[in-house]
Amino acid sequence: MHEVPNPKIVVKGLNFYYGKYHALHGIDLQIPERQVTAFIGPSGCGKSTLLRTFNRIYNLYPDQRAEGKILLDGRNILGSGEDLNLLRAKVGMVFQKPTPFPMSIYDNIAFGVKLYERLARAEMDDRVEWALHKAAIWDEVKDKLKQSGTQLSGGQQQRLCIARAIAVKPQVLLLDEPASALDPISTLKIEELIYELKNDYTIAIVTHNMQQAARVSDYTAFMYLGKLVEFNDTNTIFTNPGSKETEDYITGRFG
Ligand SMILES: Nc1ncnc2c1ncn2[C@@H]1O[C@H](COP(=O)(O)OP(=O)(O)OP(=O)(O)O)[C@@H](O)[C@H]1O
Repeated sequence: MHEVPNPKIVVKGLNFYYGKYHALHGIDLQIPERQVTAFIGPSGCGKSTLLRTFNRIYNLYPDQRAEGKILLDGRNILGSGEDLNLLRAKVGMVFQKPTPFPMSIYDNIAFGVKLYERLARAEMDDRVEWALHKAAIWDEVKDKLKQSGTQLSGGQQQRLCIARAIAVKPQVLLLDEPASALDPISTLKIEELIYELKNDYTIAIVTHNMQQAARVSDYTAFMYLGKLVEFNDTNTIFTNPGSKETEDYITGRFG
C-alpha cells in the first residue's frame, strides 16, 4: 500500500457487494488529510461505490454491504455500533446532479445545520453567510436568500450544495463528479473552490475528466474492474504511471 503523510482515511481489505454482485475487491488505500485525492477509471470500475463507503451512505439500501476496514482518524467506521448521523456530519457528500432542497437558499443551508446543532438565529445567520462565502457563492445570492434554491443556475446550485455540505463543518468532503453537469466557467469555479477548500478539508473526488484530476488533485487513484490498480501522487500517475492499464487510460487508449 502506498503510504501517505497524515492519513485521514485508511482503507484495509475492503470488499463491497450489491446483493450477490461483488463490486469492490480487496481495496487497500490511504487518503491524506487536507489534500485532494482523485478517483479515476473507466465507467463501472467502482469509483462511486468506493466513495459511498466513506460515509456509509450505501446503508440506505438493505442489500448493499461492505466488508473490511475503513479507519477514520484510526477508528473503524464499518463497526456495527457506528453512529451514522454523526459519521455523515463528519463526512459530507456532494452528488453529480445539483440537488438543492425545494426551499429558500437560506433554509437549504440551515436545514442540515439544524439536524446537528441548535443555534440562535443570529448564529445561524452567521453560519449561513460563512458557508456561502466558503463555497464562493455569497456575492451572487446575498440579496436573495429567501428565494428558492431551485431557481439558481446549475453551477450556482452546485455551489449551494457544496455550501450546504460545508455548513455542518465536516472534516471530509466527498465529491462525486461535482462538475460533470456544468458548463466550463462553472466547472472552473468549482475547481478553484476545491483548491481553496483543501486548506480546511480532506477531499475525495470522483471525476471522468483527466484534465480535471490532473489540475485539482494531489493524489490520484486509478481503478479498474472493482480493483485499485494504482495509487500515487498525481504527478507520478500522469507522467510516469506504473501500470500499463493506467497509462492506457490516461492517454485515452481505453475507457
Ligand atoms: N445499485 C446497484 N445495484 C447493483 N449494481 C450496482 C449498483 N450500483 C452500481 N452497481 C455496479 O457496481 C459496479 C461499480 O459501479 P460504480 O457506479 O461504482 O462505478 P463508477 O466507476 O462510479 O462508474 P461511472 O464512472 O459510470 O459512474 C458497476 O458494475 C455497476 O453496474
